[in-house]
Amino acid sequence: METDLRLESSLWIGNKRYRAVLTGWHLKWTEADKKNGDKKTVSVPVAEVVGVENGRVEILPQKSVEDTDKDFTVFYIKRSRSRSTYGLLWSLGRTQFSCPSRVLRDQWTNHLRTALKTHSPLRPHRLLVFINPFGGKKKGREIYHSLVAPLFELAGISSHVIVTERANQARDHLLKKDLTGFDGVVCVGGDGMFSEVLHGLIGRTQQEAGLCETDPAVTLQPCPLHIGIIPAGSTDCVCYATVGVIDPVSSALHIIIGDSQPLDVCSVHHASTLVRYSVSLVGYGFYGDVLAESEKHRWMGPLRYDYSGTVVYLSNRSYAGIVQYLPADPLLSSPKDKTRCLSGCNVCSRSTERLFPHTSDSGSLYSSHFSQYSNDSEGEWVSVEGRFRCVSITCMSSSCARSPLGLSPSAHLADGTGDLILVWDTHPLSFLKFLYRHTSTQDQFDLPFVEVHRVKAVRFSLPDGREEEVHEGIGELNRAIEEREYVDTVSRNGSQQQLAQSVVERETMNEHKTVASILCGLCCKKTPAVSVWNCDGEILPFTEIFCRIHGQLVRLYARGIEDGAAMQNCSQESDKNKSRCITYK
Ligand SMILES: Nc1ncnc2c1ncn2[C@@H]1O[C@H](COP(=O)(O)OP(=O)(O)OP(=O)(O)O)[C@@H](O)[C@H]1O
Ligand SMILES: CCCCCCCCCCCCC/C=C/[C@@H](O)[C@H](CO)NC(C)=O
Ligand SMILES: [Ca+2]
Repeated sequence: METDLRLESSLWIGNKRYRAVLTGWHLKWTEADKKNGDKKTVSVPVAEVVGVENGRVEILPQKSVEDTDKDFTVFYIKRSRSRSTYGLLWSLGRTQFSCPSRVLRDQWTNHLRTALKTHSPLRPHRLLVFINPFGGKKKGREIYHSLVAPLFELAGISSHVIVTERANQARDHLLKKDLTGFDGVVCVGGDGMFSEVLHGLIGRTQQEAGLCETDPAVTLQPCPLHIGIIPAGSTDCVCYATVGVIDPVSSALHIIIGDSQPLDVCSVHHASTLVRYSVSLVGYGFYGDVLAESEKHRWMGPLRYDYSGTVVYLSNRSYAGIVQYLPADPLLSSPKDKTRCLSGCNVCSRSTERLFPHTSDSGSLYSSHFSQYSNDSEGEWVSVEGRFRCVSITCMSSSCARSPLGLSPSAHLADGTGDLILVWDTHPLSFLKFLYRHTSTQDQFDLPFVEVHRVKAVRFSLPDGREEEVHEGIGELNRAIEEREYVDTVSRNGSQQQLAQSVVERETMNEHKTVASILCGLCCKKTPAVSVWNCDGEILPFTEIFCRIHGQLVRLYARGIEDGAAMQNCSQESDKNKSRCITYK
């Protein structure tokens, strides 16, 4: 009961006296010795209190404790506008209070800790953390240990940390090892690392539910464990689109307070084989070619995408294809309705009732996952054929540093649909205009050669069924890339002699031949017959695919992009004493 937790007293901050009040939901403190009009009140939701420590304590950049028996320190979420993104930066606010007695100090710390337990039941207590030491600028370990671990310790979260030694180690661990006792999984890396955790958790959940992922029509079981992302990659698109900023401290704080953001997932099948899952981009043509080209320049780090984008753009390619799609209900929303999917999004929350109509708590993860297709007619498939610059399917906006509003600015994180973007073959300068509009707020869909549709499923095929011709080549490409990973692994784990041998054997014999022969169009300006699919930064081994959106299949420790503009309204006149009230939502 809220009244049981109420506590009120005078407290000092420095040499100033404040009137402090703890209700079940808020901790407030107001300057005591000022006229009403000038009083400043700070109000912090209990749900956004990160921790309470005895004494005068600092946490970042290093922990320091001045252990006194009449002082205590409250740590909480502090918001600020980010100069470069639409979202709000979260940082660790800290206020050191002094009490007239140790008894009162202990009363405050005990009441606050009890309120935290009562009003934040979804907070994680034990996390499984995977760090990719090679993603992005290779700073994953440093980021985690210097910025994130101290916050987890402050919040009383215990972590089991695994620094990966090879690609797919995180995925394999989640598919096979005992996950008992973990409340969530955290990946320190970029979109590829998130994708590993996504595949591991979805696969494990379906295994345990006795469901067959290879069936394109299967209704998948939502994953019970939340996923947290600490951004340490190159694109970090998933983090950007679900938190709004690329900032390890902000992401760590969303994890600590147990935020929960459902996320749509796109399954990709070829024939009756599950190829991959995607939450961001399944892209053919330009985005696929950019990824394929960038694989040869990993040593460039994040810059590899800028360089490869230029190379691919100048190669001026388009590809023939047949695109079939199943439109979503146009009455619910549209990719051109100018809505933005922000924290507390109405479109997504209304979708929860539609996606999970038989659950008492519509957000409950443990409900039986109701088929998203059994209670609505499938609808009519639409088919188009022609030459495309790019074909993209995205479950979300796919906003990122390069494209702040994203591939589809009005796409929604958790509405059970994806957006299909068709860019028909066009003059190079028109295509450049399309690309450039991604970097600004201009509407990239307001061009005659661009179509966008909100869909539930998409099928892509080649005219006159040339799948087999290219399948062999793409498979060789992937073997070359995997062998590249082999070379990387040997270079880390093997002897110099092994490395020299593996480099000679592979670089000259396989890679140059295979990559060049498959992607000759990228190097020699000839147009290859087909592109490759970019699936959240991984190249798919097939060209003809079937994509299907599974609504709210996973949950992230996030709350969507907080609207920075709303923050200006957070300091408001309070009703009673007309003092300035700074309320953190
Ligand atoms: N120890 C490791 N050695 C080699 N590769 C790894 C290791 N751990 C993970 N990987 C692989 O590295 C790939 C890239 O990692 P990650 O996505 O974190 O960085 P990135 O590609 O720079 O970022 P982004 O995907 O956001 O552009 C992932 O696909 C992952 O499977
Ligand atoms: C002349 C200016 C041209 C600017 C071109 C801007 C287009 C940027 C579009 C970026 C889309 C990124 C979508 C996200 C994809 C991720 O899933 C994937 C993995 O991180 N990243 C990439 C680069 O494929
Ligand atoms: Ca969606």
